[in-house]
Amino acid sequence: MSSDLLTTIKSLIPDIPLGDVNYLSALLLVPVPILLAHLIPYLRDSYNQRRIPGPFLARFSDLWLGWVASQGHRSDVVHQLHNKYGTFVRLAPNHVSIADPDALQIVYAHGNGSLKSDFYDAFVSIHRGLFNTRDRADHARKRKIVSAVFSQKNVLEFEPSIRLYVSQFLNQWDRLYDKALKNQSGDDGEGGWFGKDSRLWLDCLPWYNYLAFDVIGDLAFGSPFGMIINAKDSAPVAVSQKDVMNSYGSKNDAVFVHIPAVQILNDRGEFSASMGVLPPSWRPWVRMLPWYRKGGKAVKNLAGLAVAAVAKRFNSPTDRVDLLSKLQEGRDDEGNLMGREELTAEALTQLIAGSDTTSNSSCAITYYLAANPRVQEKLQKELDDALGSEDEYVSTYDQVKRLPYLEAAINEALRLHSTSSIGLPRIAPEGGLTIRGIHFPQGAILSVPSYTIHRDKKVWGEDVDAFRPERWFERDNATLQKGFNPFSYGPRTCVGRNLASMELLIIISSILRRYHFVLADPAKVFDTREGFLRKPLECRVGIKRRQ
Ligand code: HEM
Repeated sequence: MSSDLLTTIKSLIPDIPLGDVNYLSALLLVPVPILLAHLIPYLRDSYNQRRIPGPFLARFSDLWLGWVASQGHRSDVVHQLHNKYGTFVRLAPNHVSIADPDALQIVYAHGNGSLKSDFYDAFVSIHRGLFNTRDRADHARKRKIVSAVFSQKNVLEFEPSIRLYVSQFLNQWDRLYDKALKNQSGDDGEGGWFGKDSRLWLDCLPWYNYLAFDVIGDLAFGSPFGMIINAKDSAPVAVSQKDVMNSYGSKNDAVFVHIPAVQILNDRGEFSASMGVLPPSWRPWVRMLPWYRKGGKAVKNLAGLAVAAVAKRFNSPTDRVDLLSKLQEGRDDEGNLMGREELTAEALTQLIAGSDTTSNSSCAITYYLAANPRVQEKLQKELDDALGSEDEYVSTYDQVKRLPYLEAAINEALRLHSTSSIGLPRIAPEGGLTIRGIHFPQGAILSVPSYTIHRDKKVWGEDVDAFRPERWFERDNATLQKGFNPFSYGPRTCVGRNLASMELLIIISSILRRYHFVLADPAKVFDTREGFLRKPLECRVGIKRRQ
């Protein structure tokens, strides 16, 4: 700052003597560098964003987006801003949100060279896994190994595990239902309630969480957490790596605590997603705030799950077919296997990326089917016609992989709910990116919000807010696919998509064949809270057995 400017600023501050030092003047000077630090980048406009409209504060500071993210409804807020300002909205001094399906092909495409932004650093707990690896070469190496693990051929080998836990899930619901039917009324003592319309009334969200965690616990960690059987959000974790080594070296030393893994993942998504939008230099300070400190500790505990599972697998090899064994066998181009640290990070990544994504999506699909009886009945008819009166009510993938209405109903719910709804931030590569005639130079942060893209009337029609699977048969499929982004796009697209699709088909078809759903309170909005994912808060339904 020039000395002239400093003198002018000083002259504006009242000179109130406080002993030898003029404390007040010094204090009043503090905001000046902060103001300048925000004003200068705005005036300089290195990323060509000054002309992009958006909230006033977002032009100067990341705090606006940090605040919005911490409130849990980022996608709704950004959507309203797009309705107000149009295709381009400035979300932060260097971050533009672009609500245009064509921009997906530009911002996220293969070969354009854009990388994940430092937003993803806030998601690193022990080591970087596939999801939060930002370096291109590191990512390409990991991706090669992991995508082979998720090939359709491999994923088919995981089907028996999925069917096993869907069967456990339905056995538990049958047990609760029978118990409630016998007692005819009153609290079933396990969170459900039997009554009106001879239905069992329960919140299906925790059950979908138990199911998704048990499936992924089995596949990625070698054994389920036992959440379905225990009807509880509780996973056993060794308290430190030392204890893990001891515990698997000599069984008697095992020291385990039980942690609420679902709750921890929810908290982690929220604090990482709101921390990630702040500048990296602020994060160590923000981490000291009680909420973030608690979240950080919880994530370390969660990492203990992966450490323990991988340690166990190294100490007692097995011929079991699961994600962990496939990851263990995977080799990079040089023929190298993953080391223990890298394997642990990948197992943890599969747990984090493959659990609540599936459970929240299953819950949202159930909600939309319960809220739309016509669609539910049409889907149940398709399932009955295709599967007949088979006693085994857990579907096989083969039975349900080509049922058009089932697929359309799942896609329609994924569109409307948008489990991954925020614009995933990418850095414009060397040479920049040009979108609708606006050039964004190298270094500009760009994102395309799936929630808004999924409500684009040009793609989906005028009734975008209606749950209507029929639209998937009425409109041009290529246009729909271009605007449908539940699993993202390009080199960072969901690597577990084959597994996720198989899980959703088996879960939804099996449960819908067995039970009929109604909403407990049809007038109530489907409440959500968003961290990295858009998560339902609950889904209270009345279930009645169909067969
Ligand atoms: C309905 C369920 C799912 C949805 C909606 C979903 C969605 C997504 C999305 C949108 C991304 C891109 C994230 C980003 O770029 O920031 C992603 C990445 C990823 N997903 Fe999924 N996912 C689902 C299930 C799964 C499952 C079952 C697994 C594995 C068990 C998985 C593993 C991953 C991994 C490892 C990545 C990072 C890929 C990379 O960066 O190369 N996901 N997922």
